[in-house]
Amino acid sequence: MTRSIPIQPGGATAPGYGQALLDRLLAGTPSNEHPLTHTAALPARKARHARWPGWAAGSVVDALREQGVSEPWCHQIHAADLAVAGNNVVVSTGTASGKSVAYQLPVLTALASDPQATALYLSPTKALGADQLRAVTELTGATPGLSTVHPCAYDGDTSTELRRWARSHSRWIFTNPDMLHLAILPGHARWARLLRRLRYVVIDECHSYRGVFGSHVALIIRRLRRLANHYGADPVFILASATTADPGTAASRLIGAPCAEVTEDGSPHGPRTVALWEPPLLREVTGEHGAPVRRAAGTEAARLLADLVVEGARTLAFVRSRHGAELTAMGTRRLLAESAPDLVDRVATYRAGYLAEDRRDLEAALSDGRLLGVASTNALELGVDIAGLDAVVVAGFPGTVASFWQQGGRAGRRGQGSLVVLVARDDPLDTYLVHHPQALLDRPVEATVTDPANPYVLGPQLLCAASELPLSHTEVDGFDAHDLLTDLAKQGLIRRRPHGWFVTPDTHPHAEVDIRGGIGNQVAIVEADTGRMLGTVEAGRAPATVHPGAVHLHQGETFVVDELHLDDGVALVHAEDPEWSTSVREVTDIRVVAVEETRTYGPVTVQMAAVQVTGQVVAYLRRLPSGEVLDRIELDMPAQTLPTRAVLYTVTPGLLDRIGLTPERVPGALHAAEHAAIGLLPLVATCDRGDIGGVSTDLHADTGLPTVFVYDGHPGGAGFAERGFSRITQWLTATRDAVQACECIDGCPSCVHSPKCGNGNDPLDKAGATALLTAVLDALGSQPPPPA
Ligand SMILES: Nc1ncnc2c1ncn2[C@@H]1O[C@H](COP(=O)(O)OP(=O)(O)OP(=O)(O)O)[C@@H](O)[C@H]1O
Repeated sequence: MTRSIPIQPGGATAPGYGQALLDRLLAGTPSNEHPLTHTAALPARKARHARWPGWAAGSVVDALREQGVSEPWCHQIHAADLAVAGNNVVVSTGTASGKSVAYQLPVLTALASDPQATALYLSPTKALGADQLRAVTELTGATPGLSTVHPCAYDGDTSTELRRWARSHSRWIFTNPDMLHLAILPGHARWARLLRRLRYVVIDECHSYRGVFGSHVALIIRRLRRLANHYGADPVFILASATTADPGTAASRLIGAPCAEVTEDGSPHGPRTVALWEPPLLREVTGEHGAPVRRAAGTEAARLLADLVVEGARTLAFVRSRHGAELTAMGTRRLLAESAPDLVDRVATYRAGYLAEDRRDLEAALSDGRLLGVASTNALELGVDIAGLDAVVVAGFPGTVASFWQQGGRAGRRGQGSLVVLVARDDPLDTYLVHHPQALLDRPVEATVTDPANPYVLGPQLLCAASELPLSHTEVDGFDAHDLLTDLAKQGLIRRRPHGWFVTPDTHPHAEVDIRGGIGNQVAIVEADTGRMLGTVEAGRAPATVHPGAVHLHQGETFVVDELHLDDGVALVHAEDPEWSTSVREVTDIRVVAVEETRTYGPVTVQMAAVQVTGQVVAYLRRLPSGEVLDRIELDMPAQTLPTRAVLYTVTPGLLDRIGLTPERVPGALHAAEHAAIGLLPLVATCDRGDIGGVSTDLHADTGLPTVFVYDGHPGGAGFAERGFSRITQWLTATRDAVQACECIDGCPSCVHSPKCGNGNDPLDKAGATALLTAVLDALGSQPPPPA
């Protein structure tokens, strides 16, 4: 069924072109399929301008004008004003809303007015940093008075010579958290010039610092702040973020200091039609236990892309993997070969790799119409300057509402309207979203989650901090880390002295902390033929992700694992692109170590707890893109233990009895409710379902009751379970609604099946899960909400 969201009063109402494109897609849909679940007509937004502020250096204003920024938008000046007044600020506005100007103006003004002043720019990817550096170099080149800024990259590709030069001369360094951690902070004495006069630190795309990586970055930034303070500086932080819930709170947690937020977007965009699209369940293919499966999002996207190209609409389709993007482009070309052969060559795949030249070629080809359709991996999402497309097809929800808009927001800078289509994958979160458009179109509920207090992150980071500069007792109190350091002292890594904590002479912690790889021991993923190291994975997660036979994706390229040597910490792979993907089957046991917080709502109790999870990978499945399971291959992997944190709820047998769940149905109901809850946690926390796990049981030894657990899949936790705990009602309501919205009868991958269930998705009781979740929500709702 289709429901239209009313056009907001007062907005310009010309969905015209977007709606016409959508009509075209519907016309091409077989008459027995009804994939459109919702359409929304988002009105055009007029630009809201502000004056150039009096404090801004005239030469910088002139240079920005020269680059096309004739009149700034209000959010740019609001954020810049706050920063100039000495406030840390995060600007969290839409895609292509000109967030760069919000920091370029104050930073360049400071560098123009104080010839000694310096600044740092941090981005999550080298490519984005390179793009921003290019823009700033153009600005400083064109601005009299800024010739001594010498903006310069300092990353893994920078030569030794240039590094030395940058340390001595550059006043604006473009780097990333990895380099800050490994090079700049440990060698701070050599960076004294930069640190002493550090006026601003810019953190771009700060919403991408989440989970364990985000927790590491949060502590690296605290290390930067203490060293800057040590040299006498107190820099102001300017952060740029995609739109997320609570950007100010997330930014404050990231930098460890109060941070104002600017969220009102003054940039214009044309009217947009947003369509939510759910491919049909297929008759000819079935998954596990004969469950129905939907047509794959990538296959559906190929058809939509072909139709849009035929209409002459410049369209970008985002697909989750490189292989998927290639399949989608191939499918599109195949369809065009039948209907419009002259258009076949106007469709391309965008390959990951983040090369600036590739991106610029693609941008140019799309904007001058040489290309009409491009299928891309999500790799294109961050920081690419393509706006003004006619249509964007998002094949599979990209994980966060922020990412969805980062992709969808590329459509329609021009006046005539545009179309964004979200094609649901076979997954509970996608099901939920295509049936609950407000979760996408209103302010997102997901917040960027980090947990800088995780002892597995904090411990190594404090060792790094102490080796840079001994930690004072006051600092240790501030981190609430006395016990943690005492433990590290017992291991001989650090010593307590009257004036603070000093690392022991043999402690060289930096290289051992892999800020992107996770926590603890790492397994290196190595291409056997070439010896090329592709990346690392936490040892604890290796059996589930790089077991022999696993299909491993690396920056959109596909590899197959040949051997896993846990003792040597290495997984050997070879490049191969099989048509299937793999997912493991894992059996899991969970023990409550300590209950941290309890809330009781009559027959339902919700807790946050430290837990010990023991998991063993027992097999893996090979699955075709259609969802069809080819086979199950047994594996013999050692059990792994994971100390982490979990949110759990218990229900009394009396409640289950009252809602008619007989004892034999209870395990299936709990199990189905657990799977769906794992699928929906990303709606309230910025996690991937692979970051979390769950266990359910009709009688748990530690609680003595039927219990559902959802835990963080990283040692010490990453803050996701905690977010579930604090948003339990919102989360479980979405979970129940997703299960209810799915039209299958007994459960399928769109609702209660989990791709990595150790018990092969058995037993599962979909109706029982709905009844259970409704009863739990009734209990939660019948009690006054606990204090925040
Ligand atoms: N006030 C303005 N008036 C007109 N054009 C502007 C203005 N401010 C910025 N722009 C242009 O808008 C485009 C997008 O700017 P920018 O890349 O800074 O956006 P962004 O918000 O950082 O985008 P993303 O969402 O990709 O991070 C650039 O081409 C920039 O020159």
